[in-house]
Amino acid sequence: MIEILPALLGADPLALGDATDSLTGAPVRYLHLDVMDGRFVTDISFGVRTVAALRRRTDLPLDVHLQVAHPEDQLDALVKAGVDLVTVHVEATAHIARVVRRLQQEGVDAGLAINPGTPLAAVEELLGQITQVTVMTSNPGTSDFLGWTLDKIRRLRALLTRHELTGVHIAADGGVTEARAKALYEAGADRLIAGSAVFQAPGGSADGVARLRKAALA
Ligand SMILES: O=C(CO)[C@H](O)[C@H](O)COP(=O)(O)O
Repeated sequence: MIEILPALLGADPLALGDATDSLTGAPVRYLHLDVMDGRFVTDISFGVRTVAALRRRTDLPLDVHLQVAHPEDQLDALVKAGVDLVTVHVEATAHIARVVRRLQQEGVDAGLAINPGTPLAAVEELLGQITQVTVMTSNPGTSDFLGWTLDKIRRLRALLTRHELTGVHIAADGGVTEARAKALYEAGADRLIAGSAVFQAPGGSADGVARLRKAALA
């Protein structure tokens, strides 16, 4: 089973509401929202105020990918906004276990994200407490796909199988395209986070989602 998480970062920043509406009825697991602060990554996307507005706009489940320094500071506002899954980079805090615990206490699903250069050992201790590992397949803030991250996905899938944690999802993020979907799925990613492949798809975003699903399962 493959699930698609459209990354709103790939949409026209002046039309985020319309881009969100364009996914109505599409088989989307979460709408993926990249919060970037200009510190953890160079770019600044949008903040929790926009996330809250999108929460009011759509019934789609929301997955917030915090690409910020001090992610702890954002948790209260995200919980209040009513998001469904919060993914935090292990590189962004010295207290990742505390962040996961706080999300659990609030009834929000927790995910961990790891940069390409971060070893899997950084997430291993917490695998039993989270619902998703986001494996960055590009450096964060970019879309330059790094082919060698496929092997990391393979090793993570084997690790989850070994620990009998088959409920933990592996999401690939960064440079995910129709042409790469099958290789990512075969490596063990069961969730594909895609920005431009969805929102810049020639046939529109719903077509972009359909194409990614079809390509992964081909
Ligand atoms: O987290 C991200 C980058 O840090 C985005 O999700 C990523 O850029 C998605 O865009 P695309 O699919 O076009 O590469």
